[in-house]
Amino acid sequence: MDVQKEGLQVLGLHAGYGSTPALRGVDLQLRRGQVMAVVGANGCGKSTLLRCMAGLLPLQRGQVLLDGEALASMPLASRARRLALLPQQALAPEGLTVAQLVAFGRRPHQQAALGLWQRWSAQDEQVLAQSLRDCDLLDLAGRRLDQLSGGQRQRAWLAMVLAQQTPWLLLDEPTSALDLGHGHELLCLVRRLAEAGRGILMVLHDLGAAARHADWLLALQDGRVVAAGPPREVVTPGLVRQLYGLEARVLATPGDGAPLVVPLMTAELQA
Ligand SMILES: Nc1ncnc2c1ncn2[C@@H]1O[C@H](COP(=O)(O)OP(=O)(O)OP(=O)(O)O)[C@@H](O)[C@H]1O
Repeated sequence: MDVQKEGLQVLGLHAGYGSTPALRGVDLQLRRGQVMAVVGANGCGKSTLLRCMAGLLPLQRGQVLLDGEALASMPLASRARRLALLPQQALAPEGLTVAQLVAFGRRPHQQAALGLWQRWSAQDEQVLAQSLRDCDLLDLAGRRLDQLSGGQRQRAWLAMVLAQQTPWLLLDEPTSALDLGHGHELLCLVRRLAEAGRGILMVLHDLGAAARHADWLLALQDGRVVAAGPPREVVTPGLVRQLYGLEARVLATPGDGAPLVVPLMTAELQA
């Protein structure tokens, strides 16, 4: 494989909604084993980027390539075996249980090459159980989604994405509804998945968590990439000011030295 073409690539991407431009020339390259975090203010284009990369929103210009092959030209089932998206908000049919939702993640694997559906296999059962376990859902497997808390529901959708067993994962704010413990567990799971060879791109609002758990940070502003690189090089008070209009200190996290963003309080600003 040509190293220039390896991985999931976005080249000169422009996209938007009608006459509203949302992305204006975005480039990135995600490699196997890498965790990339996309950060930026509300409305800067993060979800739009993920939607384009998952093939859910047409590109106005540019390309999304998987190992050099245009994603748009891949058959849907083949794409679904290679790339999975956890959307920011997802709706499930009423009455669906957690286990039923997670089982949907096996659908792309059950479709055989000739378009015939294979039976639910022992491997499907094993992946289902592992995905439920990874998301701490074994006790909730039989519960209806519409009777869960927001965080439990978010973990169920994540388990469905994991059950897809794709080499590439796009996670849109996967920790937004999770408590501190489950959020941390999830980010550690993401790291383990990357170590096993997956490539993961996730949107995070918590710049400190992004800096600690990602190898590469991509900062968007008004649909453009304004910074990209290892978190220790990219996260500065200047970037925080540029992205969020906020004055902050950037400290080193005790132990691993990852950048820790501490916004200044009003009294500190006035001092
Ligand atoms: N369905 C839509 N129709 C029209 N405009 C949209 C639509 N979805 C998003 N937009 C606009 O596109 C721009 C980018 O939105 P996007 O959802 O990608 O932002 P985001 O960075 O993910 O924001 P957030 O942090 O709030 O989730 C915003 O200006 C938004 O208002």
